[in-house]
Amino acid sequence: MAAAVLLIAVAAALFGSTSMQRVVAHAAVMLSAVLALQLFSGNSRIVSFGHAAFMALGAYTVGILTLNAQLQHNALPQLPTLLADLELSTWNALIVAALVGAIAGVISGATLLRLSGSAAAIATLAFLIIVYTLLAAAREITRGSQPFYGVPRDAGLWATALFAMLTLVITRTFRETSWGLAARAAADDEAGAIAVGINPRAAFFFPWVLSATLAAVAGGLLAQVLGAFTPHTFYFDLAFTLLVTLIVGGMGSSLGALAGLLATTVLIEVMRQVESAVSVFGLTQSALAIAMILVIWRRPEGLSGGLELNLLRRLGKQPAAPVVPMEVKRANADVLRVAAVTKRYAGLVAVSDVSFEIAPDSITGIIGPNGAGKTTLVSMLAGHVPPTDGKIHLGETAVHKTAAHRVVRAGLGRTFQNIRVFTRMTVLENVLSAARGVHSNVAAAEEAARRELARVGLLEQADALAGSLAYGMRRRVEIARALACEPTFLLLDEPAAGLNPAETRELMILLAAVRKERGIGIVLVEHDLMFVMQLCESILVLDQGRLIADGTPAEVQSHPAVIAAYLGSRVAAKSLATNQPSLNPVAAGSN
Ligand SMILES: Nc1ncnc2c1ncn2[C@@H]1O[C@H](COP(=O)(O)OP(=O)(O)OP(=O)(O)O)[C@@H](O)[C@H]1O
Repeated sequence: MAAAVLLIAVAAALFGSTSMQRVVAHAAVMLSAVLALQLFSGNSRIVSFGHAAFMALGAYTVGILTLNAQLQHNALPQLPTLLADLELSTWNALIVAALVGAIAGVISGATLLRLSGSAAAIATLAFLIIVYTLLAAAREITRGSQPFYGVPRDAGLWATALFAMLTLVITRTFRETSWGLAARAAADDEAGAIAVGINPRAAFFFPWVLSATLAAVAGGLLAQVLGAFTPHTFYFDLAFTLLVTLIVGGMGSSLGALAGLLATTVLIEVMRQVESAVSVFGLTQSALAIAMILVIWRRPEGLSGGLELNLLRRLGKQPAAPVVPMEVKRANADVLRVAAVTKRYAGLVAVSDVSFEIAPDSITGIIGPNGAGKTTLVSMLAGHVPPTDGKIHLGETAVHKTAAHRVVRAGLGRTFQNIRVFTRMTVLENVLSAARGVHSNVAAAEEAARRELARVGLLEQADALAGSLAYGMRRRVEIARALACEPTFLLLDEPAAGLNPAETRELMILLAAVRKERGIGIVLVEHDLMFVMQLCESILVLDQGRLIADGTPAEVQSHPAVIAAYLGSRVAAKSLATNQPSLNPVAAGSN
């Protein structure tokens, strides 16, 4: 695609008229602006109306800084002395525009990105309105609603085409950097992202600032292509056109920006002809709106269908070297200590005064009837739910006081009762999003991710979208992702739920092997008592939030309080009574 942009620019330079060259330069600027928008919205899945505002800031910055001194005295007689008579070169003015965009991105991002989803999208609209109002009000600097004219048209075809190519390379590369992976993971599943150590708000901040910077430069170039503009040039119509272009082309890929630009340019031109022929105005924006609705309805991934450019080495597309599962021996002395932990929800006590210790390199089961507080307890161990009272320590780390996304770095990896893989990312990217938090070296992170996939038997599926996998495989992706965090303890919430007996058996062997190879402690919540009794060395039993038993499978099975708690479920009580700890694959040394 970069070559296509270059080819069009060369053809226009060699054979095109001046007006044709301006059309191509304008298209190149629009492509840069849509790509800048794609960098943020495509990765964060937050629709932004604010990028037109960054373009406006860039346009006025370049306009003011490059204006001829004489013209400036006439058009802007009240310009503050700080800005008067500056007359910078185009390149220097564009650098200042980039800085202005970055600063505006930092300031707006610090507030806007405290919100998420549609609330954040609405906040970007408010940002656009604020910037428009300020530009229209600052008459001394911008000429208010009057046209800002006389901007030298120095940045022509080459500058705009080069910037479009640069933006394309940045946008395409970004999605595979650790920032890109973090933003896409947080957009896909916030809790899943936190579980691999990603702070969702921070994950969106960098793409916002980077895309604001690029959009401001695109605005500066547009100022030079147009020569004259008003705040209205960068208002709703532009924000709407940028969004429609991206949505029609496909938000998830850089190719979508080009496909969208081609489609909307053709549509706009056709509708303009129709408008002037029938003398009915407003048809263009209506046609764009209808095109957007049709795409959202019939083809949510846009015209590009989510396909990405093969501009650079694609993750997972390289010939996969055979990965030998690495035997990693860990000697970790961190003990997981839970002291008098309670969780209350508005009058309901989900977990009540629970205390226990779990040794590293052990497999512990947490069982109990429905609503006993098992998931709440695991969520507190993982730092996702703060306890109302009590303390949780992993070694020296006070888990109860640590932000959830930092708990994983302390050594507590987790999976969820309702699987939380990143469905729009590939299987490899899912695991890589965790591995990049551990390995700063890209190659080492990818090797670690592939090793974990080999460990759970999913290397063949590395390039498949996680959302396309069967249920049992998704569970294994989640386990590989948690393992890639290199935890001291792996917390698994109902890992066998929804699996068939063969898959359950495989999972049991996998967990036993992981513990044996790496010395990772495993804590699992499970309703399948056969699974728990066979796999675990010690078992905690919860009932109505209280810890009613703590011991070996044999001890727990014969504990009167446990039998009483399970009497409500005849099947569970029978299962509890008949399971044989001797079937334990750990004890048998199976792997
Ligand atoms: N976020 C929440 N807000 C309010 N109540 C909650 C919340 N999470 C859990 N609870 C309540 O806390 C109690 C314990 O729930 P929890 O999910 O921890 O039990 P569980 O043992 O994991 O149940 P199950 O085996 O059915 O998954 C339940 O009564 C539940 O309704």
